[in-house]
Amino acid sequence: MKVIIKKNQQEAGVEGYKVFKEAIQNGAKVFGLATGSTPVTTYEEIVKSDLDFSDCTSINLDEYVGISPDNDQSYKYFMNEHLFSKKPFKKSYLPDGLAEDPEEETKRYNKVIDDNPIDLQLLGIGRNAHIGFNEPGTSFDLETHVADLTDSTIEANARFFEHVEDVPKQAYSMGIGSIMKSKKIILEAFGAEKADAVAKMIEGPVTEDAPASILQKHPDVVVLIDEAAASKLSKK
Ligand SMILES: O=P(O)(O)OC[C@H]1O[C@](O)(CO)[C@@H](O)[C@@H]1O
Repeated sequence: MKVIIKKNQQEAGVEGYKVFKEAIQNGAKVFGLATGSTPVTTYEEIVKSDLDFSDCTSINLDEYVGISPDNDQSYKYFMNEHLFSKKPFKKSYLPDGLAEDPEEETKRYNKVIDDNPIDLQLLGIGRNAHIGFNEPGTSFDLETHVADLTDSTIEANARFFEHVEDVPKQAYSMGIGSIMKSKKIILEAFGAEKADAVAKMIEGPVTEDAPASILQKHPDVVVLIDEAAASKLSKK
């Protein structure tokens, strides 16, 4: 793992953008993308730049179950707002939160990932070290699945909703088996509330109790964090 520590999320956004730029220069065509507050500054820098994704494909990590794409809480809506409306891709895939048959939907999404091997995957991390919505205890081998969100994730995501009861209890998530097949991975984490998860990911044992710890086994990972998120690392 290559660990880059920046002063704050703003500065890290520039670094995140550079990783995308270099990937494009190296011929990357398929980008795995993430939502949440973490990737926002990277997307801002990409939007300001002259990077062109019109010949590229994007595949998002996750989507809430039961939420329509035009709902402003959907991850589809988030992606349109922060990136796709300003930097369109040739084709952008997200799980369909309203799919009638969840099993068929997970199969469809697995095929999307198999047909479009991911060159660069962007990840955030949950306070409990989840990646995508792969919560602690999820098998490292799993592909796309419907995940039951933990209370800690529901509580963390409640800041985006009016009431905590409004946070969906389930989400489609790309599995760790699929994430690990990405050629290169960049994981971003900002703020003191991510410091425990970051320490477990980088310095802890590789265990399904801390899903992000599996990244220690991936050959090409950049971890981009700010000083607050790095504060519990023993080596800096
Ligand atoms: O960036 P945030 O808002 O802290 O969220 C962290 C993580 O949570 C998820 O959105 C799922 O809860 C991940 O996809 C994301 O990387």
